[in-house]
Amino acid sequence: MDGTRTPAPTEKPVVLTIAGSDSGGGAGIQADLKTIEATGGFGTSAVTAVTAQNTTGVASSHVLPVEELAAQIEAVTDDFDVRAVKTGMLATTEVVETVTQRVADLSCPVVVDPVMVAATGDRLLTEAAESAYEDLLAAATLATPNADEAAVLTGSEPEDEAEARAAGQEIIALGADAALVKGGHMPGDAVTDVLVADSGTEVFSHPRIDTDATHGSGCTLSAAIATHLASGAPLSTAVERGVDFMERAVRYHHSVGSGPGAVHHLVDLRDDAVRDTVAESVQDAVDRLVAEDVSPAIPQVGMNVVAATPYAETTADIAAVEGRLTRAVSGVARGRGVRFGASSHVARFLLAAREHRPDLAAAANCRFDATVESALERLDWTVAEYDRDAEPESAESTMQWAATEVFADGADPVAIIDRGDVGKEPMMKIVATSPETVVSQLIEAADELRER
Ligand SMILES: Cc1ncc(COP(=O)(O)OP(=O)(O)O)c(N)n1
Ligand SMILES: Cc1nc(C(=O)O)sc1CCOP(=O)(O)O
Repeated sequence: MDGTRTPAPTEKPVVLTIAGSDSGGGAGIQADLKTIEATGGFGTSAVTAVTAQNTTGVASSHVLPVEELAAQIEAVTDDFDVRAVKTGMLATTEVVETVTQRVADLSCPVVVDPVMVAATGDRLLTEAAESAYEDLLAAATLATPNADEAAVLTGSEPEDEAEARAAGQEIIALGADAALVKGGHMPGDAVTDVLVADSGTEVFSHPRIDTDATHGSGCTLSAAIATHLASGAPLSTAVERGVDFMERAVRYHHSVGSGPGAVHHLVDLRDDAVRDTVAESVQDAVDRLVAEDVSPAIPQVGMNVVAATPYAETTADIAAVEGRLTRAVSGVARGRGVRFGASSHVARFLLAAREHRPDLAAAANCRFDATVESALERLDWTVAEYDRDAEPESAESTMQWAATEVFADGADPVAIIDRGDVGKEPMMKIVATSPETVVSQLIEAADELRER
């Protein structure tokens, strides 16, 4: 090898965003480009307006001459094989008309996010330009209005799912192929987005996330849908993936600025980027547990030690020991390697604990009996306990219910005791903010048990 190599060319579907610039980075062109890249596209842009904006509001806005906008669209469409377009802040009648003319010539999907007013209440579209949207809608593969925007387009504000369906039908009657009427501005514990198309209606529902940090969520959703359409996904799949992406971006928002924060467009990329490091941290933990011989702390069923990615949501995001650590004649047998998804019990316990203590990143299960209980007293650890008899029939899983029992009231235990049941070995679980801490505690417990 001479140290050089020929890089393999990568081909990503090109997506064009026609939108305004948000100096605050959470919405507009900035949100779109981050989202397009994060969802698998190559992002290009045509800037309609430059806003001086942050998390508290829009201080001023400068609309570019439409000739400059047209020149940007042409520069992109002349050179690139644009597979999808999305529109965002269009600011004035002239801009809406210019965009309408240009997208009418394109044969790719067009997602129209009819941006009118920012969440801070600042106008991003002149009132006079609202009626110009009718012609643009006629070129839209999908329009993505929120309830307020649907009210402007249809004349009445949808307040529930049935009214959202009716609003979607009206938007289709105006010429759009489909409408996704978003439920974020409608009341309720769940957010329900309604996709209306000629082929039928579909509902996408997810629990409302308790945060004001939704700045940029509309831009993010429409850019994600456009990118999935550019990749060839059918409309319903593109919407489903877009909604999932946006939900995670809101759930793990950035606390930036003095106003409500902004959505986290790169959450999945960041999570993926650290998977190897998380797996290695579990491997290091296994090496230490074997070297220090924690066999006195290993239960009959074996011990798992697990670590979560920063935005873990399922057991597939938790690295763990395949086959668990077990007791062997010579000490600790190290299982069959580290794999994401290799733990069920400890992983589910950690995931549920993180709903209350998001800083917890690692856990392990440990032997529990009278000897361990007296060792705990000497160790002076903060210990919690759950009682399996108190588990309601309606609980989905013991691990999830148990972690909620322990952590919901703000407790901060090192170890959690489960005294077991008929056919169920008593167990202790150790949780901490890192696998290193879990390992240190397991070693401490094993040493204490060995001394007796
Ligand atoms: C330049 C710019 N474009 C669009 C918006 C609106 O963003 P959106 O995600 O629709 O909603 P809010 O961020 O306003 O809640 C914007 N603010 N700036
Ligand atoms: C079988 C079992 N039950 C546990 C409990 O805490 O109730 S811990 C445990 C062993 C670890 O399981 P996994 O590899 O699925 O994480």
